[in-house]
Amino acid sequence: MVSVAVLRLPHGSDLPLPAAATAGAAGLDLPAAVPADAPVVIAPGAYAMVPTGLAIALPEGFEAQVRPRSGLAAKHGVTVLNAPGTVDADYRGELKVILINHGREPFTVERGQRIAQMVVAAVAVPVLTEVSELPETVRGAGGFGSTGR
Ligand SMILES: O=c1ccn([C@H]2C[C@H](O)[C@@H](COP(=O)(O)OP(=O)(O)OP(=O)(O)O)O2)c(=O)[nH]1
Ligand SMILES: [Mg+2]
Repeated sequence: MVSVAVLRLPHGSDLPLPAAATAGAAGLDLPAAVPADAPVVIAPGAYAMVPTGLAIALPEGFEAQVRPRSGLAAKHGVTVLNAPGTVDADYRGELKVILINHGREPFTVERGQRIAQMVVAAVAVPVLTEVSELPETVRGAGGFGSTGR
């Protein structure tokens, strides 16, 4: 368990807090805080930055990842453009979701619609040590399909 402070911003004050859809869900679904009378329409191939009406304070040593919902991807071709989005522990601004429509139809984002999910994860803080050579491995510099299909 990790405690995360959450602030509902004025334009999202009536929206539910991010919630897990089931007891074992890894992600908390994020709502769209677009105006009720002005849904956002994302044309095929276009993307939009969707507000959530939420700000959070993560404890040091944690990040939040903004991940797509598979249902939106499977049914509409809509996903998170920068997936997984990274929310830094020191970020106090509004959480936003960059949605892209890879589908063939315009996609309408309505107020309160669950558009993405937020997964909180521990992050390791790397301490870089510069060296003149790296330890050898069997793989070496092979990558990008080097092991075959
Ligand atoms: O999907 C996202 C990704 C980022 N952010 C917020 C939180 C994050 O802490 C901040 C910066 O994100 P990132 O580091 O990915 O973007 P950047 O282009 O490197 O911006 P910056 O120079 O502000 O770090 O933007 C979101 O609200 N949603
Ligand atoms: Mg950054």
